[in-house]
Amino acid sequence: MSVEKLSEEERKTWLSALPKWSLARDGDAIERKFEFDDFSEAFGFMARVALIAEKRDHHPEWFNVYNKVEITLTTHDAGGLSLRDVKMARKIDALLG
Ligand SMILES: C[C@H](O)[C@H](O)[C@H]1CNC2=NC(N)=NC(=O)C2=N1
Repeated sequence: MSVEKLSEEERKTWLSALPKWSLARDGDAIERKFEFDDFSEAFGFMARVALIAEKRDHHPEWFNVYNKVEITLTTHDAGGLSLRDVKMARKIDALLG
């Protein structure tokens, strides 16, 4: 599937709507850190993210230790940040209410 990498201008616009995410990798990715009460909460969250990722065929890069989860979103097919990452970030944010 072909996807367009966002321009610098577009990145700024979309990122302002995602205050909890920050640009990473020279603007080619966005990341957010999460902290839960314990591992069970963290892994439950990851399981829900995994189901969304599988449905959208858009997979996060992530790191987990105990109650902490760090998620990085980038679109490999676009070689950087695309609208797919923005939409995925919104879905992830929505899981947490
Ligand atoms: C072939 C398959 O559709 C692609 O490799 C998909 C799978 N999941 C993906 N996930 C992410 N994060 N970026 C991609 O470019 C991507 N591409």
